[in-house]
Amino acid sequence: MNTTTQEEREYLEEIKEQLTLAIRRIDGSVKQFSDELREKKQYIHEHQSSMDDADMVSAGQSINRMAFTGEAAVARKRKLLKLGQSPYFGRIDFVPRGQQKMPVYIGMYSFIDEQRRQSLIYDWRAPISSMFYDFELGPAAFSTPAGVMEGTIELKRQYKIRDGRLEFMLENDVNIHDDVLQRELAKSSDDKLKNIVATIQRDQNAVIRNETAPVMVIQGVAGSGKTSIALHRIAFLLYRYRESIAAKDVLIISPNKVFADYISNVLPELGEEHIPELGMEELAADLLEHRHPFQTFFEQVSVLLDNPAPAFIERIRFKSSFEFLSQLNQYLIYVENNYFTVKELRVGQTVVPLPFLLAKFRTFHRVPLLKRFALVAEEVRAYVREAARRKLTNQEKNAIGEAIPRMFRFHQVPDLYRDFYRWLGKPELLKIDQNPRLEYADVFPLIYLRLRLEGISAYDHVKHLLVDEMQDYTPVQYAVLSRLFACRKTILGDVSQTVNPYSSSSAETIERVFPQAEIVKLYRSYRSTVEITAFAQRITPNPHIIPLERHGPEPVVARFASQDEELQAIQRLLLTFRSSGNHSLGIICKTQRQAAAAYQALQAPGIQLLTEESTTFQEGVIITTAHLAKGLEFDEVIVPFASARTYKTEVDKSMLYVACTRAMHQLTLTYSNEITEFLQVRADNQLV
Ligand SMILES: Nc1ncnc2c1ncn2[C@@H]1O[C@H](COP(=O)(O)OP(=O)(O)OP(=O)(O)O)[C@@H](O)[C@H]1O
Repeated sequence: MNTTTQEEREYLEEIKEQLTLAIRRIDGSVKQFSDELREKKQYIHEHQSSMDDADMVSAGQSINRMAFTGEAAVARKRKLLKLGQSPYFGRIDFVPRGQQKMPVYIGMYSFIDEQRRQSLIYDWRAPISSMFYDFELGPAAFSTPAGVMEGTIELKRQYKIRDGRLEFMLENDVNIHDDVLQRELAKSSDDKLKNIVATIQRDQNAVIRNETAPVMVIQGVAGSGKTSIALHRIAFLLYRYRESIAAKDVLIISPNKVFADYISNVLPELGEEHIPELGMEELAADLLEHRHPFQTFFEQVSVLLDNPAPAFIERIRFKSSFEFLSQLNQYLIYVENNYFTVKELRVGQTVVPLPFLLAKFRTFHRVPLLKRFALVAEEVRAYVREAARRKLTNQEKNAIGEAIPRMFRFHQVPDLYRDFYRWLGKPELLKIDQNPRLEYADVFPLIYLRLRLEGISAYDHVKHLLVDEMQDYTPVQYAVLSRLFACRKTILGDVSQTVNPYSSSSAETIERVFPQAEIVKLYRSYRSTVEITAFAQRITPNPHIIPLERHGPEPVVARFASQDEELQAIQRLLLTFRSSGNHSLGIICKTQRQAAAAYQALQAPGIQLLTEESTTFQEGVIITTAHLAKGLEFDEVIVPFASARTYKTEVDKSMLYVACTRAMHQLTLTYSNEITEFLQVRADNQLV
């Protein structure tokens, strides 16, 4: 079946025809739904006065049902329209052992010939489709709910169909994945991250389809597809567990709004609804009930970049350590054992025995400490009732309710947090600035205490948690996430791309908080050309990195007599960019101040300055900081001010690495005076 290109073209036309018919059928039924809905509403309107409550409820339910079915039909139509543009991208001819050959066409969504009850296109997430990613010609197998199905793949093809036209088709005798992958990666960037279903690699597929890991930690080098894989994994889990997990049950914790916008297209492209997303700081503000203003992570990093006081670094370093988390845990034990001091409690003639009070306090050890008093008070009331053989007056009940909490030394979590540092013998480690605001390093320890002492159940509904940029979160943050989200988790990042080396976490650190985690390491880098990857390696070497064999111009490092001249040269580069056919250019600075200055100096229409407040990522020229550019990518990147004065500390080095690894095809660095020591080997190529 469908052997030659001509036959494939004819088959494509046939499928498109079938899709058109299916769309027409949906149009018919959508119209029918909306007619029925209108009639139903009209009926209710006219008969309202004679309907009782039960009739109204049932009419409302039937309207909701109809609207829901109508919406589902519209969503299905959207998918079919998309399939019409590109129905499938792959095919395998699979011969199950002892059975007939079945050609399996694989596309973004499934498409079934309803009359013949036959799958014309398989969803890329279907069990059988996994073989497309996992096997070449020869023996192959896939898992079904009934067990493993073994057989042989006799043919494997890949197609590029755009706007309903077959652009090319590749046969299995070449390494099709590599060829199509190369074409995909050579393209210029879109303004948003895109789906990679047609070229998912085998190791990536294993992560996407992993169903067993309670916590999956993905440590991958820059550009290894971590974010892409994580989003495809969510799409896979939503498909695989569609009976029990819906898009609204997943939560993505993202580093900032620009990043959230950048990744926002992938799941809708894959046919899934929008996934709720929350920034780490929004989560923090929520968990602190917006009662404690705090420094943001962005501000913390800005202070670190600008000349931080050693004591500030020391506070961050300590609060990012494992030791700190265990000290917090020890303090909680100390509080449990020492801060509830039982006192004589007399109600009428009855004296409540002290051991009784203490025993009750201990009985509820599973209940967060500050929530225990009401329960103990209830027990005491029962005791007194029993002992006095009478009911208690309201006044007595209230007196008991007030007496129990008074036996505990503190009532507010912030007071306990302050006390923790006294207990530790290091009160100087807690600094509240003049505003007064908490330092960022104190935000999650305070939340952790609140979780342990008061309990928080606001996020119990989440069924899968996705955490990106894992390297930027500390053990205490993970301890909070672990207690707040009992669900499965996918956690991803790259320890080389930390923006704060004093508080960074590696996969191994995270494993200490989640001992049940499965760790996957990805070393193949897809984003940048070999030349750019090799260049970035000089800043932060990683001997394991495997750049995909794709070549482009050597990165350029250019020296200028002054910053003014640097900026003039960048002006010229902007002109070259505009006529290059590339879509995106990132000018990535170390600090927000430098970014703002460059923006001021380069004043040209269409340049966008990203700040901490920005919410969208657009195509074109963007000026930003390495911190904000983390996770994003650009066709071209310019790193201005790459001088010894700008990039000198460990934090600076991380920033420089992040900035350079954002480039897909072209990278230029400019500096005046002396070049940063992190680049010293390769100065002085000529620019423009
Ligand atoms: N299998 C693949 N097929 C096609 N493109 C891919 C594949 N894997 C990754 N890419 C591309 O590589 C680029 C980097 O992917 P992504 O941003 O997901 O990587 P990352 O590991 O999260 O990067 P970083 O940590 O550096 O921000 C994207 O353009 C993505 O489309």
